[in-house]
Amino acid sequence: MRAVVIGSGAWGTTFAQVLADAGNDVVVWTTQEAVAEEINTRHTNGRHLPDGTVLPETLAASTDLARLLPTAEVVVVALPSQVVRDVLTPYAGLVAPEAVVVSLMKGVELSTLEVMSQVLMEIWDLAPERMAVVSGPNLAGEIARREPTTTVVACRDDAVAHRIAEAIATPYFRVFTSTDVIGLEIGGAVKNVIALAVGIAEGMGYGYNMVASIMTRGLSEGTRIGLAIGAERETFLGLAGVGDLVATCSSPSSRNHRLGSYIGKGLTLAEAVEATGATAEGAKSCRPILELARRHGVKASVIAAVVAVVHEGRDPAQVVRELHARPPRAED
Ligand SMILES: NC(=O)c1ccc[n+]([C@@H]2O[C@H](COP(=O)([O-])OP(=O)(O)OC[C@H]3O[C@@H](n4cnc5c(N)ncnc54)[C@H](O)[C@@H]3O)[C@@H](O)[C@H]2O)c1
Ligand SMILES: O=P(O)(O)OC[C@H](O)CO
Repeated sequence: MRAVVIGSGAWGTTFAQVLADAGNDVVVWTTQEAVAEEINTRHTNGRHLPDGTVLPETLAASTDLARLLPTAEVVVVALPSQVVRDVLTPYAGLVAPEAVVVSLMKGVELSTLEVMSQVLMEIWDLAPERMAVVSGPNLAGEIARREPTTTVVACRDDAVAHRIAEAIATPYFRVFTSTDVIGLEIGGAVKNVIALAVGIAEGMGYGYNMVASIMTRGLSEGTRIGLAIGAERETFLGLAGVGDLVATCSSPSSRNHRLGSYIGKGLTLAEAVEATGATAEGAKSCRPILELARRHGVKASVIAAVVAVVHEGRDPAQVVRELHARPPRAED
């Protein structure tokens, strides 16, 4: 298939490699001439991929999205969630009518509380049958090194999910399918917030009991938010739920996990963002996710604690004391 990948960061470039390795004709769109030249001539992306990553020679890069879009059969989007609407609205009308759009993003829009499939369907006037999402335990660095990985592709139309799954399958990338688009997206967005919480706890010096408690309660919160907006429970027990939560909360290479640990060690949010140096969606998405929970009457104490520490300047030790001082209740 002819594919364009919008975004030349860690995941966009790595996913482009997967597409190229799977035999597709792929171009990565970047706004940076130097990055396009590096990918086209040296077959590397030194700013975002691990040392030694050599991209397929068939993988091209370009700064001209308006030229690429009309002929692309698959349009993959891998930008920071908060910029998607502004960056991509001007391209409405250029996506081919039969093209499938695939979101790789794990964030919730601050201004609308929408997940990225909703934003893309809105700005590009797409039917749900043309909108797919990919999510799972997918740390880009490991996939760039072509280490065995599993993922899930979801689309309302099961046949389209299968078509995309076949197009991205490689010997190191095993793909499952789903029709639970919103479940995949909420699973991915909430796990970023939970990884922040785990990082904060680790940065404060807490151990495995605390980490396991945050992950488990966080999974419960994400599941209940998802169920409230139409997701399926099974999704949260699968690769895009527990799978991604475990990968992100365990790996020191997760940007959300790292950002959290800097904050737990006492850095301000601005300092932690600077030290992380790449997109950590949870930092911005925690507030719209908490708002989503509140609107649907879902209790989300871990997510609220992250918002309090990250955005309201609360002392994390005091926030933990308050969480633990609450009366016992039934586990949900
Ligand atoms: N990195 C991973 O391991 C991974 C895995 C799965 C999902 N994701 C998700 O994929 C999405 C993208 O993450 P990433 O890892 O590629 O991020 P990144 O920080 O590595 O790269 C972001 C890219 O977006 C570009 N960009 C930023 N603002 C832009 C703008 N206004 N216009 C055009 N380009 C702009 C940057 O130049 C950069 O190339 C996020 O939602 C993330 O949660 C990441
Ligand atoms: O590095 P992070 O924290 O953005 O996590 C990357 C992926 O979402 C893991 O699946």
